[in-house]
Amino acid sequence: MQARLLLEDGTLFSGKSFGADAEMTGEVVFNTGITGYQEVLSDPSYCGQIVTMTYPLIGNYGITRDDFESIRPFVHGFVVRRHEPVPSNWRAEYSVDQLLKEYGIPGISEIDTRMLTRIIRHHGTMKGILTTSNKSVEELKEMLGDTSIAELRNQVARTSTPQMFASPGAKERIVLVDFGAKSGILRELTSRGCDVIVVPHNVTADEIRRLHPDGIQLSNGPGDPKDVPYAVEMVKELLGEYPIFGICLGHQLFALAAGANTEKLKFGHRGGNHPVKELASGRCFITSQNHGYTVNEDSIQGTDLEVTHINNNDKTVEGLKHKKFPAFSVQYHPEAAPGPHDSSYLFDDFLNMIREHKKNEIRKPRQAEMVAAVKGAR
Ligand SMILES: NC(=O)CC[C@H](N)C(=O)O
Repeated sequence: MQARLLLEDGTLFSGKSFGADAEMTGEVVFNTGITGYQEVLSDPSYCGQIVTMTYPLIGNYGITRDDFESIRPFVHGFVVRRHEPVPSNWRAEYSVDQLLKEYGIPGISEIDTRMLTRIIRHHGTMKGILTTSNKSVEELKEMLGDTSIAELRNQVARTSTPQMFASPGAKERIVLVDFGAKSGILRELTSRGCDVIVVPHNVTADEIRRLHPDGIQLSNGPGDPKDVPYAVEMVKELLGEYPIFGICLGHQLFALAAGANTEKLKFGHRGGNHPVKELASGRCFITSQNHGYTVNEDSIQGTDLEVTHINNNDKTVEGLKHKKFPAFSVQYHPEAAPGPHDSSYLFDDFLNMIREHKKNEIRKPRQAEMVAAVKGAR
């Protein structure tokens, strides 16, 4: 069956359909990872996006549920050069084609993904429509025009958990605010023995306080950080009260809460090989990335934030820390999945920060509270 991808600038790609017989609009982006398509497909940060893989062969090792980064794929379409329908891997449970069919997501193969990537790099990310229908190009153009950006936004609510749940552990209690979190973040915290409570995106500061956390982890998530102003308010309120670690969308929300600003990049960073420099040491880390927005560097002046990391390719902000409060964040993905594990030590840094903070701060008011309660009971 034929599938077509029409871009906002009028460019039309005709190729072969795989996955669902369907029609979806989305923001067309590209990912440069050589492997990791399962993690990309199930990363909720791609919700609302039609993802193109620049690596030319996709599907050869199939799909293994164990490698999912969330409960289901959230992409609005999948674009590849060559799709391999018969996986060759003992772990494979089914194929990419079957996965996309199951979730009603269209895929297109046999198109020049290098040309598509060059167009996106030149023009910037655009809306696109991926379809297996026979509609005329004019009709598709009209549909694409009618797709409001708002429709492709507001994805956090679609991907976040509707209810809080616990992943018990014996060590530090971490409230993980789920803006569309990848499982990797939970995995990193639980593997360190943390007592994790995952809470929905619209949790209030008071609801978090009631959980008596030792630290707060702000997750990654889809869309524009400015689409979730209530989350910025929540972070603003808790900044300084609890140690905070923000990842990707969480990093952007932390920056907004501290008074900095965010903006959209021309075509974003998506892949497993983005070089990031740690300014304090001059060391370079190869990082896993997936983001379209960034913290504006000039907006940091006058805030209490300090830039800790920059991107070696385009010099954009990749890491921040608060000068007065125990809080830091990174634009990239220390949980990897897919990508290098070089930055997993950041979770250890977070826990060390929590231990330091506990020694100095938290015990005091809690003890005072307990003493007051005991006295009151007498
Ligand atoms: N992976 C993420 O958390 C992405 C953050 C945000 N949605 C962006 O595109 O910049």
